[in-house]
Amino acid sequence: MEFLDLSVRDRAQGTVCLPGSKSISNRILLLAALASGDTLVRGVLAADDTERMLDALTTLGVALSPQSGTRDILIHGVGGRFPVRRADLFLGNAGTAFRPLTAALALTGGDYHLHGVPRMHERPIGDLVDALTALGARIDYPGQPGFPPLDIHPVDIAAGGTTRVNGNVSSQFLSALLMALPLVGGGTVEVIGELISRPYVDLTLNLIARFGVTVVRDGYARFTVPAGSCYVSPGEIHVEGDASSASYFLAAGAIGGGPVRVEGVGRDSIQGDVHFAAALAQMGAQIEMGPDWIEARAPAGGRLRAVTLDCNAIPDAAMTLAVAALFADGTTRLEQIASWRVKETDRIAAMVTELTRLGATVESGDDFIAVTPPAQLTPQAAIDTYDDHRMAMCFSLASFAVPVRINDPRCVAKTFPDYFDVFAGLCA
Ligand SMILES: O=C(O)C1=C[C@@H](OP(=O)(O)O)[C@@H](O)[C@H](O)C1
Ligand SMILES: C=C(OP(=O)(O)O)C(=O)O
Repeated sequence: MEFLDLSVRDRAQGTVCLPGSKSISNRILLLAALASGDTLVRGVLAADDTERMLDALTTLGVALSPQSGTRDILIHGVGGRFPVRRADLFLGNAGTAFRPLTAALALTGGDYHLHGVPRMHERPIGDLVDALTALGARIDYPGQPGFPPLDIHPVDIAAGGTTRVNGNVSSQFLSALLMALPLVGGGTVEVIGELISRPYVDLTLNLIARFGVTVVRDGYARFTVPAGSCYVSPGEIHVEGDASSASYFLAAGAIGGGPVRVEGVGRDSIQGDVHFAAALAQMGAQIEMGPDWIEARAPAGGRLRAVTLDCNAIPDAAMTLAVAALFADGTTRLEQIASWRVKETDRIAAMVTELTRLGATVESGDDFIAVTPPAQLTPQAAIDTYDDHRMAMCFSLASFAVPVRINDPRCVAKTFPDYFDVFAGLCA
């Protein structure tokens, strides 16, 4: 297996220009493709998850013109329906491609086969399929019921339908329904139970609005896309830097002295993971923020302190806190993270195994993890990454204490292909 050895670093300082947000890129690419008119999307993330979305849109007949020498793409919107009515789409392990495309294709008619990597076929999608079926969609499971792959069949959906969706497995199901409803002229979604990962639904609503659709809502319980809604290009739209990717560098600043500045997200960000900075501040880090930048330094007293935090709203950046906990005095307890179990890997199990390998004492349950650092981290540990980009990225932080080996480092390609180069540049 390929691996990357990181030697010990005693300092982190510098500025990082963040890659584009995965969540914003894939939403905008889909909305721009479905809108009427052309959209110039600026600063699109170049990574596996966005490649899967771009490949799928191309296969579905959307014309895309990458602007040479930039990360900008001109998208020629199809005005509500994909021209290609029969297709086989490989969507890798990109939840932000798989879930929204399932909803858009199931409601607009056509024969489509959607599949991904083996792990994608273990990630649940039954709640979304049930919600779409209630609206009149016809979707089969050629493999395991409730999981990809999916076969979508053509149907005619009446406008104005109402459906219900579970909120406690993934917010992406609700986001997918909200993005697809304007394609059938509107409708209503009711959320069953507590909705997790809420800032991602806010992100969806914000971006839908940029394409001309205003959703009427009752908190996080009921959402109505008004009759007659349809997507219209805003002309040009910019993708913010990725707030989840920012977390590794901010943590590096908090652990390795700093200052480390990330550019591309800040006070004006529409991403929930920007609140990772507040969590780091609770651990004692010194944080400064501008409209589109954040800077982190170590605590005035040197060491971070342990915290107990509800991480429901920042599920991705919370992984960074689990590793930052190795540098905090006391036991850090991260709660409300049950969704970790159905992401790129079972992230609770993976965290327990790998933090333990570094000498930490780790306790876990269905929806929490508690990390107590050892007096000295175990040097030369080889960290398994489980084909999970975030495992690879957050364990790079252990190198602020000991040399560490990251197995299969290329898994970062999902959202941040040159992560380790940027990390090395920062710490040099
Ligand atoms: O909608 C989105 O862009 C995302 C929602 C979150 O997933 P869940 O809603 O499954 O927690 C997050 O973990 C994922 O990386 C991106
Ligand atoms: C959970 C993640 O990805 P996905 O969009 O595939 O759900 C993630 O990036 O941490």
